[in-house]
Amino acid sequence: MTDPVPLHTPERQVDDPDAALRPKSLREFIGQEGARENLKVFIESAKSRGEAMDHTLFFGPPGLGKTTLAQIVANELGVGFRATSGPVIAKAGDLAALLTNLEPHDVLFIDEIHRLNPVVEEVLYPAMEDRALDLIIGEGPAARSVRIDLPPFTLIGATTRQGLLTTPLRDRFGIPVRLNFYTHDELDLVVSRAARLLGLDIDPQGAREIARRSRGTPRVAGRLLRRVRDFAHVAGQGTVTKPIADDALTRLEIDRLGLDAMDRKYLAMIATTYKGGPVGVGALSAGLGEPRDTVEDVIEPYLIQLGLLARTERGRALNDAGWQHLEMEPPATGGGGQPGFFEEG
Ligand SMILES: Nc1ncnc2c1ncn2[C@@H]1O[C@H](COP(=O)(O)OP(=O)(O)OP(=O)(O)O)[C@@H](O)[C@H]1O
Ligand SMILES: [Mg+2]
Repeated sequence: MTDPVPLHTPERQVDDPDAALRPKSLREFIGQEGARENLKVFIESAKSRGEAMDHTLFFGPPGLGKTTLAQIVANELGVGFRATSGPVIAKAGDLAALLTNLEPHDVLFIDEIHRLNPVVEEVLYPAMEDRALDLIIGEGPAARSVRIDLPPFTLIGATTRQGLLTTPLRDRFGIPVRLNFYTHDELDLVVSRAARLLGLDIDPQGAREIARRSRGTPRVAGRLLRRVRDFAHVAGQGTVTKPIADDALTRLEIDRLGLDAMDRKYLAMIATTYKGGPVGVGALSAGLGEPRDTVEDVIEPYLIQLGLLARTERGRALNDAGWQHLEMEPPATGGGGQPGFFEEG
């Protein structure tokens, strides 16, 4: 079986095979300690008051568990879960239909909420703030506005970048939750748990190797584990060990930091074409033939997290660690017409 998307991208797939691996309770959910502790308090408090939980926004790079957490919150609250996504809600009427069909205290999950149509977003404001819909009925001189009361509900929004939300929308979320990349220890647990659910035998060093090369992302960990399993299977190995994992991941062109071919192409482009930068994201996106959103949401955050890349006012620039990872020397005069740039840090 082949994946319909490139193996290593943390972006979701239409038919997500990871769905079976989704933790269903906060207890099962690994990592994100701070977020988990806080959510636990808000959930318990809402339950004991018999009220809907405050509107919540999950933001962070793809594959870190935003959708999973939204489902968990609904589960833990013991309420219904309705899911939709920003681009799918085309008209104000579509949102009105969703909202008026909610049972009291339900969770309405809007994925990619930064991609809501502005007209739809306007309808969302009073819905979030006053639990009311202001709808215009009829056209021309006969048009009139009617107000419809809504049941108490919890809106959970998810976005890869909080900065893409309009301020009025962002301000209406009482509980903003940032998800961060996972540590190797946490991913170790993610890999072991997934292996157990898949009925796969893996030793601790094998799990560690996959964890180290999973880009800080549980979705990637699950995907890599499946591919390593394929290699182990074909090689007639019952247990996934470190050498087997290493061999499989190397064949998949995933390096020791967990970077894939596209990550390295991105770094190499800044190094060679732009002498280390700074360079604008538009130029990099065009050069790689990848949409700008993919560059900003998928490729860059992890390179920044690793300290290979800096996002400056004037564009992206390689850090010393970036040059080292490429096994290249920074140009003596500094990059991109900015003398002395690399002499600083
Ligand atoms: N804390 C976790 N523990 C174990 N597995 C996890 C955890 N978080 C995520 N996963 C796994 O990773 C997969 C991806 O998670 P999820 O779909 O929730 O990410 P997401 O943040 O919504 O991504 P996107 O931005 O692409 O929508 C899940 O199917 C689940 O198997
Ligand atoms: Mg999601």
